Amino acid sequence: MSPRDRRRDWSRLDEADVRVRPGRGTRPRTKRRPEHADALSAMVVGKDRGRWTCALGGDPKQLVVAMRARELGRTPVVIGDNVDLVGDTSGKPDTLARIVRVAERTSVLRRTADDTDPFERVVVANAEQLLIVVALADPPPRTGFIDRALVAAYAGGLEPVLCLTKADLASPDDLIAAYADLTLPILVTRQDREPDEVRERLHDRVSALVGHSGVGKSTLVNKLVPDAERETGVVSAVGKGRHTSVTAVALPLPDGGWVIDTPGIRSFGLAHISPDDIVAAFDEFVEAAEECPPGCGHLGEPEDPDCMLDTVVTDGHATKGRLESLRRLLSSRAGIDETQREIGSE
Ligand SMILES: Nc1nc2c(ncn2[C@@H]2O[C@H](COP(=O)(O)OP(=O)(O)OP(=O)(O)O)[C@@H](O)[C@H]2O)c(=O)[nH]1
Ligand SMILES: [Zn+2]
Repeated sequence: MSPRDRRRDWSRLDEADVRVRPGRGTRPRTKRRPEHADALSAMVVGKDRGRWTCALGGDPKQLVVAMRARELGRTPVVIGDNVDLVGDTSGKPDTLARIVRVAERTSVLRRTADDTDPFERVVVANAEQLLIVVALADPPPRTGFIDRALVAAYAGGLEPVLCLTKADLASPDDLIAAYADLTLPILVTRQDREPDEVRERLHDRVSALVGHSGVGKSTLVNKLVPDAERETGVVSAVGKGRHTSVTAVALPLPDGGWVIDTPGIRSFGLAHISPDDIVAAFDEFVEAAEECPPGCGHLGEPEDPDCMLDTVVTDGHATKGRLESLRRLLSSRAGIDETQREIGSE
């Protein structure tokens, strides 16, 4: 079963899928505690000041508000997490359930540390796709942002999808050409057309959306989720100060699936990603990378002159463009310190 199938199949969420992380100084509890035998599975769709909104069985109509059970220790609970709930799961006003378990994640999207929080944190769990929303103009596209988002997606286990907005203002051809070798889906949208291709892509799946302020993300989300009422046309959240923490929220698509809007992500947590984590998303290079010298960054000359990835191209198993694209992503990770500074000063 693929992780995607397994996660969709709520009834199979048994002990083997559940990892209970040990809190500080406690031993991992691997046995299902009998008093929680009646726990219900739910997906976390919202988070606000110590309260988590959860959709029972992934059903957007069965919402329950929950708090963390003490036994959860410090295990973080984020949007997209699959949790087990006990207590009052009726979902009636003023009732509160308790989250007693968090299932092992099939994917993670991290944001970088910032002034308000010195740690990289997972902000979205279990999303199948990352929709990277970039405007073709106003604001102009920045490949640095796209590349870092791609690295975060590949390393976090999300399938990246590039969504180019405002096609009425500029042609998408250059960007499509620049990313052709990555063979990722590229969708082009404009405000005066229905985003049918995007709808099709997101149908029945859990997708996280990222994008800089002003790219038209809210405009898109409002079309996809008519009840979402995401605020549009706001120049930027920066005006409210960098200390406004805006958390992610999962919105149900009318025909099934969820979009997770992530206003809080300004840049991606790439600090703990290794070159091999990125190469792992490029099947045809994985074997050759195992032959590389220890600690190889896979960048080729001059940084990694003994890198074996070039042999995949000379043997005809990958195109030169494909390797160049992979290496551009690898170097975007390598330059992380500088790019963080660039983003932080925006
Ligand atoms: N020309 C053109 N303008 C668009 C398009 N999509 C959105 N806009 C405009 O771009 C501006 C920003 O759109 P939003 O949807 O608010 O952008 P956002 O990415 O959600 O930005 P924040 O709200 O700051 O997070 C608004 O004035 C929109 O009307 C498009 O396809 N073409
Ligand atoms: Zn190498």
